[in-house]
Amino acid sequence: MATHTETVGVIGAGTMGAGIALVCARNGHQVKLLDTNQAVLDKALAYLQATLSRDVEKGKITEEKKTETLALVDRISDMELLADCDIVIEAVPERLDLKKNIFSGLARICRSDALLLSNTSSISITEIAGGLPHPERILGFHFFNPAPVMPLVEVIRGTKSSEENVQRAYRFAEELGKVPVLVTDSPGFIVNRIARPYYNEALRILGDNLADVEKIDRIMKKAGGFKMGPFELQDMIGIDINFATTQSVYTDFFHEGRFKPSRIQQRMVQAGSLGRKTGEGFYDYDK
Ligand SMILES: NC(=O)c1ccc[n+]([C@@H]2O[C@H](COP(=O)([O-])OP(=O)(O)OC[C@H]3O[C@@H](n4cnc5c(N)ncnc54)[C@H](O)[C@@H]3O)[C@@H](O)[C@H]2O)c1
Repeated sequence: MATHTETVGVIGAGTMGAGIALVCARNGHQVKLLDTNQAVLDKALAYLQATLSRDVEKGKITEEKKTETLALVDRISDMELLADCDIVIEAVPERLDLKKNIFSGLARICRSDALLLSNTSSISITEIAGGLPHPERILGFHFFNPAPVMPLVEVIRGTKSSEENVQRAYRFAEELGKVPVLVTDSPGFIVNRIARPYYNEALRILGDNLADVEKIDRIMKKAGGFKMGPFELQDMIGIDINFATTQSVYTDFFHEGRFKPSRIQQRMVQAGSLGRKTGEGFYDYDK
């Protein structure tokens, strides 16, 4: 539990935002969870309720604690309401134009000492902050999926992020019970740079008809010791997010062939088969 409470804005209540909101509320922070899509906000609330109810059933928390934690999360749809936030964590889709737009709004709305963090998987923090007032307060803060479970947070220092704010973000991650690592801004940071070949080679093997999805996943789990196969992971992450991340890393590495995105993923995104969140991806799920 945090020693002092912050008011934390979370922008985007999808796969990552809902989990990040839960992590913050569990640690006693006041959360304003913003999404432009009301259905997503409703789904996020159902997720928070279900997860906390499971905590009660398992005896991890009391019913009162569950009620208290839920009461810490306000769902909002107006960005202006983030004006009193100490910290804002952006978790909207992996698109530079969208993120630049959000951060330019935040730069206008928020106090100049508010910490403005992006959960981007790969986009340059320096570019997100470029041209905005007080770029020293803009940093990457990259959770892993599922955010309440995975311990790692990459704290990414943009060219103009200040040392003071890097330390503040690092401490905040620790207070959330996470294991932060400091990373200098570079394409895909550390984890997603390493992860690209895992997905890309699996997709190439599939495209070359050397093995099917189930077989590749089974080999990597049973013999390779991975917790999830590359296709199960893509379905969990969201194929749109995974594809956008590969595209961003490929572009930022000036089109080095080793990072080239896959046509298979591109077609799935075009067809709206995005993995678990749409009920179908490499596998089928109950909607
Ligand atoms: N999915 C993962 O495994 C994963 C892991 C780590 C980091 N990330 C990163 O986190 C970010 C979010 O990914 P996600 O998987 O949660 O995406 P998602 O598609 O599940 O959710 C994004 C949400 O943002 C909302 N949104 C879009 N524009 C908005 C706006 N202007 N204002 C408010 N809300 C808006 C959408 O309605 C949607 O609910 C991306 O940058 C992604 O790269 C994702």
